[in-house]
Amino acid sequence: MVLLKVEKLKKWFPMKKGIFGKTFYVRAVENVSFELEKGEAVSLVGESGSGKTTLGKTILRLYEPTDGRIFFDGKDITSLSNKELMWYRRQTGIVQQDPYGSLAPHFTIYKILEEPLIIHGVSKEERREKIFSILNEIRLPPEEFAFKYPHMLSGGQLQRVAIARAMILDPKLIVADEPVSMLDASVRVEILNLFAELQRKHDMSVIYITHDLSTTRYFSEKIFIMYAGHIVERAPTKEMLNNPLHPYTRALFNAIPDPDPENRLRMREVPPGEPPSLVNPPPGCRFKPRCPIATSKCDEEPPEYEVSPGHFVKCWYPK
Ligand SMILES: Nc1ncnc2c1ncn2[C@@H]1O[C@H](COP(=O)(O)OP(=O)(O)OP(=O)(O)O)[C@@H](O)[C@H]1O
Repeated sequence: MVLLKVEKLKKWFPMKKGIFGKTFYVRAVENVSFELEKGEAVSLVGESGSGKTTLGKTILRLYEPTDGRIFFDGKDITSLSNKELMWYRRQTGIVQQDPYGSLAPHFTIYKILEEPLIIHGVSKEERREKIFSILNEIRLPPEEFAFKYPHMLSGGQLQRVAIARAMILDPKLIVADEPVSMLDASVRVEILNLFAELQRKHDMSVIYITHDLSTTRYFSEKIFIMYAGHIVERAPTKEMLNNPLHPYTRALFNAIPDPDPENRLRMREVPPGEPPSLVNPPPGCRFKPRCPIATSKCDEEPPEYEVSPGHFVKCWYPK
């Protein structure tokens, strides 16, 4: 069952040069389309500035889409009244990169988890039950942790609280934006394992945003590759690892040849050159200036070709 359907989504940020200056636009997300099944987890991979966070926040309606449509559970949520937006907030959650910045420092862990429940009118008794149950699920015993303040917890423990807060209203979709990139390497695996376990147990859909290919195996049903505001390739993980087709993905995966596709996850080398400016991106394919196989045809935006079931490549020369 399709939970989320995104059609030609676009997010441009208007910017002004000087006080009376002309408005120009940062074209952060452009013509992005995909579907996400209920309970499905996908990894959205891309270099810094490729538009991953903007895409995630636009899907959650934390940003207003500039164009395109978003459907959630069959309902068009592209433009919503405040009441409907409240409903959507309950269906979705976000885990951000920085657990120190995203949790109110003067609230106890209990209060941090209670706040969304109060906003959504959950009774006092039910709130207590839910908070204790979720603290057990994230393996922070409530007797020990409920009444502590954020500064008393480690980064890993705080990020577990952030995951609990995102999950407290039983959402169907969570966007996890680089949830472990600010944590010590030693706790990253533990947090990703726990999060993946919760995702499966609660049958949540997850969009896992990362610049680190090696961590995609935790949320690995599909991989989407983002480059300069476009999703240039998306495919089931195995297919993507065995048969990357977009020149950008190939450059990412094949920097060092290895017969074992699993090992490709460990390699990450950005092709020479720089991503284009999103204020003035090249017309057509945004990878053209760095692409070894580009032709004049690439001045036109390529369509997405479905080269095998579920494997889409946004390139004029997908083979
Ligand atoms: N609120 C904003 N106003 C103006 N420009 C923005 C805003 N948010 C993001 N951008 C720009 O949009 C582009 C995409 O940024 P975004 O944060 O979505 O990328 P990202 O892939 O998540 O990068 P990172 O991994 O560094 O967070 C960048 O050029 C960024 O400067």
